[in-house]
Amino acid sequence: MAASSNHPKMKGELRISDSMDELATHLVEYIAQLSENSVKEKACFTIAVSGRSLIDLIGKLCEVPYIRTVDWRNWYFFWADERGVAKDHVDSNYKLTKDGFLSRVPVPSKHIISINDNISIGEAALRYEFDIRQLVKAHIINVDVHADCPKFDLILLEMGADGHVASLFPKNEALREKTNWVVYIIDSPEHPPERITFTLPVINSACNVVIVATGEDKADAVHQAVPVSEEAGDSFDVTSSPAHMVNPTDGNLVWFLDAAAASKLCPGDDGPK
Ligand SMILES: O=C1O[C@H](COP(=O)(O)O)[C@@H](O)[C@H](O)[C@H]1O
Repeated sequence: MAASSNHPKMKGELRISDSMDELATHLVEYIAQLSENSVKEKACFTIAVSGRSLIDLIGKLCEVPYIRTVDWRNWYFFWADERGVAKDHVDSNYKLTKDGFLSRVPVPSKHIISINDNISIGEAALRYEFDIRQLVKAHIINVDVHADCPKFDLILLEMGADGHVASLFPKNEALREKTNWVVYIIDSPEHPPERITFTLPVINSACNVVIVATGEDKADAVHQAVPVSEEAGDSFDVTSSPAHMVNPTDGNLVWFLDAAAASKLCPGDDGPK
């Protein structure tokens, strides 16, 4: 695996894998290590995930050694975004995660903070933020007092081919949100139109943010989001690349890419020499 973290224009660290299997191996090792550190330090691990192929990638955590070595009882589980569908709908990030991951690991059900699908999307966003605020009050989730934001131990995102992360889509109004932790949108360019999403202040307050991108169809968006090239420049409209706006204030950002997704990054920026 190649890694790059020292380019002056680079935010965060790049970890580039030759195959999906290698990427999954490195990703789950990274998550397991963060979990161990957090539990040692503060007796719990707060993790928020987004959906789609990420859930397959973290499936290795359900296997040995991790199934036996990770302190699952102290995990608190959240979603960085959810689609406006019922929890048993095929498009639901909750269903995807439950079926592919949470049903296979012993995270206590009361530590799984999911988004209510029995109320309107607006009410569900408010309720989800309220639930997160209760856990901040209970000192389960740390807080960044200056930003008035929760500090999740890990927010695990997958970038779409248009550069979206969570349900923050290019040029969408939600990218401007400064106060709320959770917002809803009704105009997602991808199906379904109604979504609930963490806002950028929450993502950028996390202790650790991981962005995963795989496949050739993500190469242009990676090139735009990861500013290692001169052409990316400082003048382009950042709202055209939500992933580019991910820049933890006081935390770590790591990109996990496969070779295809990394193929349009500048030659010479793909690893330490
Ligand atoms: O809509 C969503 O997409 C992203 C990933 O995009 P994809 O095009 O690679 O499937 C996902 O992480 C997010 O949770 C989801 O709601």
